[in-house]
Amino acid sequence: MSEKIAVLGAGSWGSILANLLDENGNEVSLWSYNPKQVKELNEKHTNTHYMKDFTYSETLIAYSDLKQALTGATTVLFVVPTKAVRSVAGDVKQVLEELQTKPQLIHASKGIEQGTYKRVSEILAEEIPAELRKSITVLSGPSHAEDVAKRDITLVTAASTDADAAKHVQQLFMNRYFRVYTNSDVIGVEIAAALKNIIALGTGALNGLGYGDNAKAALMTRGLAEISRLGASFGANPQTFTGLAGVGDIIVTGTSENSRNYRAGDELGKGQSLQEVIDTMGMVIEGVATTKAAYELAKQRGVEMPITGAIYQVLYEGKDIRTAISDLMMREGRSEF
Ligand SMILES: NC(=O)C1=CN([C@@H]2O[C@H](COP(=O)(O)OP(=O)(O)OC[C@H]3O[C@@H](n4cnc5c(N)ncnc54)[C@H](OP(=O)(O)O)[C@@H]3O)[C@@H](O)[C@H]2O)C=CC1
Ligand SMILES: O=C(CO)COP(=O)(O)O
Repeated sequence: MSEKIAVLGAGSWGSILANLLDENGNEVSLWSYNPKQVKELNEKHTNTHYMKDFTYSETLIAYSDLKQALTGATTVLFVVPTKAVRSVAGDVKQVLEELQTKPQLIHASKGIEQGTYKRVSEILAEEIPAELRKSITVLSGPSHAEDVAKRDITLVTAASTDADAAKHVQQLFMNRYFRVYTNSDVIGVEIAAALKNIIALGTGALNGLGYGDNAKAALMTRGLAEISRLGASFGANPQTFTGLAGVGDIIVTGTSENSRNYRAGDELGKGQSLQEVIDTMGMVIEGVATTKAAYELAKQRGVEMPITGAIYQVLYEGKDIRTAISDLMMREGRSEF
């Protein structure tokens, strides 16, 4: 199967997914709003700021013009940070109206929108009306761009309410090192994907403070418990949280130096301020915004999320991390399930 695919967002994940789709025999256009980055990708086949020591396929073409990137595309993959999804989708809508095409949409972003608490597929559905697109599928799971760049084994899930669309996305991405499952639980996959970044900030902070494996395993397990509670309040399938988008992504993000969220937490634990961490990362740390959205959402829905609450207090209210940990530990004893 070969298609014309437009990938929107040329950061670490968008550029590596674009390269994988090119490697799978598709005609891929990679869009970035940064003309300097587009020039580097087309002339040197590198993307140094986001993916050091990686050479991209020479057949992968980058564009800074959205219309050029979208022309002829039967699939559009969004991989911009969550805070940029609505504006990019709005621009895509205008171009699709001009082009009179109706592509399927995929997204691989992990976050919840500030203020609206919308999942990324909801934002896409709002901004790009049904008459301008086909299905929407979410691609998610434990997948650091750095490992995929090395063609290391990676398993992810493609979630859509349209079973044929999920199968189609599975076929587009699958290869000898990238295995894709299908899933019908879009809500669960998106909630798990977004909220694991909060937990990775937490395990990173534990690391920075010198805590050991027990503490990190505890945080990941109880973190997943509260993520599942929020998911259940939206009707998510509980099994999703035991799968690739749930346990899988908590493990990969909550234990790895490749994770920007884990690294950010680590620096916070070592005493840097949040602003210093954001300024030095140079890439998106989705968990920072998602902590605020999830904290407010949990309050709105009456879902108990003590870890998210503690991380919110550290990030947004200046609470000392050690005090936040101690307060969590000294909560009244309770039954695990
Ligand atoms: N990296 C990974 O391994 C994985 C990432 N993800 C998810 O993918 C999404 C993208 O992450 P990732 O590629 O890592 O992020 P990066 O920070 O590496 O790259 C994001 C890209 O989007 C660009 N961008 C930022 N704002 C806008 C905007 N308003 N309009 C258009 N482009 C914009 C950035 O440009 P600039 O920097 O110049 O602002 C940059 O090129 C996130 O939601 C992340 O959680 C999911 C799985 C794995
Ligand atoms: O989602 C990811 C891996 O699955 C990447 O996580 P970070 O955004 O923390 O790097």
